[in-house]
Amino acid sequence: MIETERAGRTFKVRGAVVHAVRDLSFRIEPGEFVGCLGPNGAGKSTTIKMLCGILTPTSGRVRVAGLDPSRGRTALARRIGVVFGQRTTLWWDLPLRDSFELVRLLYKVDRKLFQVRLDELTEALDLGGFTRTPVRQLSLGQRMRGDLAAALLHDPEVLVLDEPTIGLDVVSKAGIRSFLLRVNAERGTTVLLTTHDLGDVERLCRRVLLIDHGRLAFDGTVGDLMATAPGQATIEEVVTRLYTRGRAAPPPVEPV
Ligand SMILES: Nc1ncnc2c1ncn2[C@@H]1O[C@H](COP(=O)(O)OP(=O)(O)OP(=O)(O)O)[C@@H](O)[C@H]1O
Repeated sequence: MIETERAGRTFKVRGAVVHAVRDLSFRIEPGEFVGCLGPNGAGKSTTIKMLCGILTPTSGRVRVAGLDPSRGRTALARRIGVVFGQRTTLWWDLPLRDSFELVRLLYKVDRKLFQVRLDELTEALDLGGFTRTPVRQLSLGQRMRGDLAAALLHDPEVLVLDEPTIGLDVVSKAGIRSFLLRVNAERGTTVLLTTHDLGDVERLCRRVLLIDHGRLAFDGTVGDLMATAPGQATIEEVVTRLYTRGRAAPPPVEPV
């Protein structure tokens, strides 16, 4: 469902080439729930942006639902839902329900199907109390639930989430997590999320990809991840160990 083959992305910054992502190869099968971890600046968001077609790889190949995301961005948009936790895709000054209607028009979703889906999402995400509220007046937790609904209204096969629980309180996080598990279990939606919250990994992800210095540093189950450290280490200890081990790697910047 998601495939990268030696994918790389560079940026030119003040006379130097930054290798944000390099030689990244992995496959995610339909219905998987995968977490992507990595220290700040590791290349997670760049990877997500290549998967959504926002960025074109400068080397290698990326496929999502059989499509090249940067060439088939419109076709892919119908099959993928995307949420950036730090940036809303909703219309700031419009009530949430108007944003949803715009999503319906953009994605050309049949009105009846849209209403069924909207009712399901309103119930599952408990949106009922604030669909008439302008997005700018929503709390972060409400806004995130709105963003998730907007990303799923066209019933995509793949859901890509960049830090979906960032800034949320424990109760809001628990609500979002149980919703995501339900979407994955009931609709078979393939989910890939990036996070710095190891609670997301423990509670949601069967598989973990760890990116460090733009490269894939680990790919396996949460059990495999825990087995990389001896004894009774916590997941925080295991991940800290892997992140600090990566510090010895060369910096991803070289002169042009
Ligand atoms: N548009 C850009 N122009 C120049 N450099 C960029 C750009 N986007 C990302 N980078 C650089 O690429 C590297 C990877 O950044 P990226 O945002 O993918 O990391 P990340 O793993 O998502 O980090 P974080 O966890 O802090 O969000 C960093 O060195 C970053 O400065």
